[in-house]
Amino acid sequence: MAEKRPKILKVENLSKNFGGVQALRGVSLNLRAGEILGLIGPNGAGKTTLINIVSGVVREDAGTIFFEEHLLNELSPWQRAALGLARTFQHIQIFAGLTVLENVMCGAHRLRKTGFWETFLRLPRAVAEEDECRRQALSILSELGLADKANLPAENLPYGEQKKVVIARALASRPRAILLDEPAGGLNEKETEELGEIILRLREKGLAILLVEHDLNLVMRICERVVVLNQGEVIAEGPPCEIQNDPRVLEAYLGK
Ligand SMILES: Nc1ncnc2c1ncn2[C@@H]1O[C@H](COP(=O)(O)OP(=O)(O)OP(=O)(O)O)[C@@H](O)[C@H]1O
Repeated sequence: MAEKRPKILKVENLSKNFGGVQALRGVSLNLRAGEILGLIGPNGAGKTTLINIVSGVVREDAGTIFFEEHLLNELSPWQRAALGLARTFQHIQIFAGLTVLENVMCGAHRLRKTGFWETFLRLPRAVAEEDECRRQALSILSELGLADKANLPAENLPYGEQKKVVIARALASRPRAILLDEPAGGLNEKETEELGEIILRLREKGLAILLVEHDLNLVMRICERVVVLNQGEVIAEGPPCEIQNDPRVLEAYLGK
């Protein structure tokens, strides 16, 4: 059934060299609409490099990236975001000094149609747009169980909740696909379980999710398909039950 869904993100033959370190060697993968695709691999396998290239933060040496019908290679990170491709970073990037709600509202920036003067002068269209943006942000926060924290300074929240704020901010741009870079890093077991439920709910709403994650239990539990990278190469791809028993994967993780 998953195979019938259209490919929303197509990465073909991606390569990247950092001063002699071959971080990616001809990597290809597809993310289908509404699926959770796990991207795993030992430290240094090239996972973050792939996310960085797809989101436009790092430039590839070779290869192509399509998001729906758009070739992304020449587009800036914000142009890619404007097409509906969101990401989160491995290390939390909370805007200190802003509330939780304001942090999330920042993510909706690309959707705003009113300009500086309309906003500055608080003209009716700008006020209506800001109200709508606040309503949407609150609705995302309540889905993530953070509605009661909306008006607190974001930097005062515990680490696990700050990670949710970062996801909420990415969702505020109303993406069709999201790249999550180690969302469970630093979370305890209960928080990780909750995160898994959140990701599953996002998938139910039709979002395509590329999940880069070291927590293999989480990956095996929620992903429909898993791609395994090792030393910049795809060494296995398939459903979690196959990946778990693949000798190349066991060797990459455990050594011979
Ligand atoms: N900006 C950079 N400059 C030089 N080398 C880099 C740079 N970014 C990544 N690398 C190297 O590229 C390789 C792949 O790194 P990358 O961070 O993509 O791996 P990863 O699979 O995300 O690892 P981890 O799971 O530890 O986060 C590593 O050898 C890393 O040291």
